[in-house]
Amino acid sequence: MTSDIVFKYFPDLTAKQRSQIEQLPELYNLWNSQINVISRKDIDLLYERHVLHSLGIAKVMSFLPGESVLDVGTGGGFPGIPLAILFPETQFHLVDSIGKKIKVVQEVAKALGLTNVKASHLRAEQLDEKFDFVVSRAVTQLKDFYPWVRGKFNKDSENTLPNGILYLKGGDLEQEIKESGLKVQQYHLKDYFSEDFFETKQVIYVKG
Ligand SMILES: C[S@@+](CC[C@H](N)C(=O)[O-])C[C@H]1O[C@@H](n2cnc3c(N)ncnc32)[C@H](O)[C@@H]1O
Repeated sequence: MTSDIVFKYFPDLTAKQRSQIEQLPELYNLWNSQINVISRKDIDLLYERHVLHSLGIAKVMSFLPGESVLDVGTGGGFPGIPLAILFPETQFHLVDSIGKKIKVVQEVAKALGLTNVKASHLRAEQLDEKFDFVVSRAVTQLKDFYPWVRGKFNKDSENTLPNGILYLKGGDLEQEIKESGLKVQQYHLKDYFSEDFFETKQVIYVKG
């Protein structure tokens, strides 16, 4: 398993960022052996299926210094941890309803020296905070997800897209998008990454 797949698509990383990316397999192997946050079959594909997939959001949106991002249902820290490495001047709040997963996130963030990551054991619905963007992957359908984060967006936005949700999804999304009743923008990750895994993967943007 090599980090080259990440560096190929993100060639401008600093030495510190490259080193943080390179530390991920060891950290996740260690923590996954104690608390299962990544399926066993996926851990060998950590860079493609978790790190690069998470960074798909960065192909759509470059978070600005000082912006705040909420990762809902972060599990072991995806997409929040790879994004926090990529955008060290953006503040990331990673939340999950399962406490032991948050423990993994806190330990990984600490080991990497990520000072822009806060991780909390709570349900997204309980949060009383506002953010510029919300990111997520593999948590629930858009129609259920949107009400959890409605009203949690800062009004002022300075980025290329207005403040909103950037959700990593895969497969045929037509029905899910229709049922949500939301107006979405779809970004296909196969336009950025050539590996088969990304063939049907998308970033779904919804204005907050
Ligand atoms: C399938 S896992 C995905 C984890 C991670 N996002 C990833 O892609 O690897 C879904 C996670 O969402 C969390 N979750 C589900 N509903 C939630 C809620 N309302 N608020 C916070 N976390 C939630 C679960 O505890 C679980 O860890």
